[in-house]
Amino acid sequence: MSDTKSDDDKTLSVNVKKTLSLKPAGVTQGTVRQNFSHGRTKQVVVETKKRKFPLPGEKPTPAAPVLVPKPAAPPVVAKPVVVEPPRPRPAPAPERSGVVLNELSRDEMEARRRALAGSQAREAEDRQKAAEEARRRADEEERRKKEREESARRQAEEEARLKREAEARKRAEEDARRRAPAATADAMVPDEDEPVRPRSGGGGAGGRGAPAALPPRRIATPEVARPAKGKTDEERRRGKLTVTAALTDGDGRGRSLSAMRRRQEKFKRGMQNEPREKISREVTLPETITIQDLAQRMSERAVDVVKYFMKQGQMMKPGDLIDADTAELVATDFGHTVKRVAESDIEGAMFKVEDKPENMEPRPPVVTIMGHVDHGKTSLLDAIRHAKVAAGEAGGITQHIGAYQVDKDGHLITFLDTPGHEAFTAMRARGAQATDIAVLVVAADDSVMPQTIESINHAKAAGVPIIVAINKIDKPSANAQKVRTELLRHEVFVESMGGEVLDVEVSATKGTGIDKLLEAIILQAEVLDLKADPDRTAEGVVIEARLDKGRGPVATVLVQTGTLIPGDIIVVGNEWGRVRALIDDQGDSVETAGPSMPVEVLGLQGVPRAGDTFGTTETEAKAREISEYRQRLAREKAVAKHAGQRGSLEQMMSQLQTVGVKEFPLIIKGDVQGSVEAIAIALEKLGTDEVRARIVHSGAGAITESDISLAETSGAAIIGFNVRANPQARQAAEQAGIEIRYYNVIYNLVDDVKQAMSGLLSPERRETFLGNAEILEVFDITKVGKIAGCRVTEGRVERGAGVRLIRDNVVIHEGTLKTLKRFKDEVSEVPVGQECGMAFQNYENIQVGDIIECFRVEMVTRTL
Ligand SMILES: Nc1nc2c(ncn2[C@@H]2O[C@H](COP(=O)(O)OP(=O)(O)OP(=O)(O)O)[C@@H](O)[C@H]2O)c(=O)[nH]1
Repeated sequence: MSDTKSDDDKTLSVNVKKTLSLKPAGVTQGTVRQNFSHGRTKQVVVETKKRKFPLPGEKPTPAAPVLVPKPAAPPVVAKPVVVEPPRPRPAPAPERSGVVLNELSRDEMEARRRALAGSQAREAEDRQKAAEEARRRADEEERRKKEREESARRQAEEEARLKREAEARKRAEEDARRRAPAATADAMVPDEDEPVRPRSGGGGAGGRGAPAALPPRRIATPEVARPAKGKTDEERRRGKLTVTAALTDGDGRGRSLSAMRRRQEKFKRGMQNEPREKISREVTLPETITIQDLAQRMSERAVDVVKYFMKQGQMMKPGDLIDADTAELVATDFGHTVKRVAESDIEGAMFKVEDKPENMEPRPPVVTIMGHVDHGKTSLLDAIRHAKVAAGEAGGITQHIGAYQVDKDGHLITFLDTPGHEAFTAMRARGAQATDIAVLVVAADDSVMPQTIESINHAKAAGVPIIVAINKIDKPSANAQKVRTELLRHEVFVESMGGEVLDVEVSATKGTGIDKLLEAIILQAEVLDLKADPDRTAEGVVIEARLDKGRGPVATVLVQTGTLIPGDIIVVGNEWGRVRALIDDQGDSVETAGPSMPVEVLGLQGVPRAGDTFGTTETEAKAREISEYRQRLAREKAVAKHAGQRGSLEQMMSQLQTVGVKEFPLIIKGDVQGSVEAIAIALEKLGTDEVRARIVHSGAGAITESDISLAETSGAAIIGFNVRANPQARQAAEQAGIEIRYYNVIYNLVDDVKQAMSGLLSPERRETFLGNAEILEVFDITKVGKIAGCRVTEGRVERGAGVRLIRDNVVIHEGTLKTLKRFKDEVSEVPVGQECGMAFQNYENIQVGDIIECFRVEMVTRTL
């Protein structure tokens, strides 16, 4: 659109295109060319009247047609000023066409006023935009300048770094040349060494040798140089878009800048870290530690520790366990000091509580009843307690240790009922350790038996005095004297034989002699002068432990010193717990358990093992710490033991020897820890050089899904002793096709396993001698080969049997017969004294005078 305006505002002008009119003062006239589509244009006359705007109180002049105040608009904002004016022009009524009147209609005036206001607002807006644009450009310019400077600085830095790196490398090479023979170990791990090498030589490079650690290819990173290089300011101003610009402009610019900053910071960090002084630390070392853990404690890289071992000629992995001595060597060589911790350090003063002499009080004796199977231990205890314990037991065997207290004329006696089966040897030994007096039950009709001797040895080893109870004295075949004499042979000298060992003749079933036995126990206890301090924290031993469905882990403990009360925090073996309740042997809840008292303890976090000792701690945190430490120790010991087995050649040899051994993997779950241990021992005894039971896992409690999955992976059979599988485990076992066998009598269990294991034994090769034949003549027959003409000198020879060729009493061949003929006929057997023709399968080196031994081989299935 074009815009033409007359120069003179006040003159009367005539124009062909314009109308003739008198122009009032203050009115300017001009023409405006309107463009239409298809190139058509039209000129319109535009009049502008300067108008006086009324002040707020003034009455506005109606006849003031104003169109444009003709502002000195900046060149860039030419567009909106004239858009509006043509609009009112075409609008006037036809009778006014071409004439501009002084008096404009109200509508026209209104329209013009609006147009004016609009254009003013736009003008202001445009001015603001222009100012903003100018500011933005200035900022842009400033930023680019900074970028250029930064880029130049970085380039300088890079060059300097390159130079330093070259120097460092040169130095390192010189070093390497100098130390060439010692560099073998480094050469084994070249990748790891790469960044390390400049570190050693970088200290002298003006103190800023750090970036040398970067590989050279990273130096000329294009993203740094790009923004400054490819674009001039001129291009930018023109908005020319190049690929480089597109990559780096806009958001990309911001990213590259921050990336640059990050890199810079990284470099700075590197500079600070590289020449850092090595810090010597005090490394706390437990009995065993993994390489990873050791590296962490030394603040070294695990790979460096592995390298250290490599240099020593040992291939190790970060996860490998090493013992404290090795760890100490490593730590010292790495320049650290070492602090060894022992279990006692962690456990602190838990078991160091001393008994106070002034508090010592007499305590009941703890008695263990020992003896051979079926000599009447349970019956005797039953008689003592007047309770029928033996009758209720499955299979009539005592399955686990029970503990009871009896009162004899105001004297308490604690009995540990140790089972008599040979499988319980270990438990019995443990029982003896917690025991003050051992009652050795010997059946008068059976006298001294193997387990009687074993019991004597255990009691002697534990330094426990023995009282002999000669049982079943009611039986007609009873011979008490024989028992006494036989005991002499095992160095048990009873009183009547001139010794000091008390002996009492009893009958458990008839109840005779029981009182005398109890009196003997009290007498013995007096001699022993048993005392304990009840006014201190409790310590004791676990007699048995199990997982009770309703009550959780339950441990029967024997308090040996101090007094245990509910609320005590105890550590039991690897487990800990706060005593929730104490239950005595009658099943009653008790408030205290003093010395020599057996109680069931509820509130433990896990099931301890029979024989574990317990002690009291002040806080739960301490108890937890000790328990966690013990558990970790147990785990590490197990792993270290395993790792050790791999290590030495000797062990490897023995492993090789055992490769031929067939194993019968088993998972055993029992109602109480004691039974499980007993079963494990019984099964271990079944093992031979060829086949043995391997107990993959054992424990007290129900058979669970985890047992099934373990059985699946290890191929083990599952045995439940007085426990059942939970429904989930049953389902899992069905799906996996794993058989679970349940037992409540140990004998049956052991028998079954024995049979199953027998199946694994390779059948025995049994050879039967049949007879001998002597070669009298050798015939060489074409197409057939050599035939031996023999006479059977002993027994008989059979076709299909095994044969050995013996020359001068030396077996020179063993094989089978090809033919056995008598007068051209194939026969199955030739008896002694007769002659026959024999030929060997694939063997012809036969001579006159050789002996042919004939034998039969049978494969016999073996049993354990
Ligand atoms: N006649 C007679 N029989 C007895 C006497 N004491 C025990 N018996 C019997 O001997 C058998 C074994 O008795 P237990 O008390 O179960 O023997 P145990 O030594 O506890 O046996 P295990 O628990 O298997 O070690 C039972 O049949 C008893 O009835 C006794 O004094 N006289």
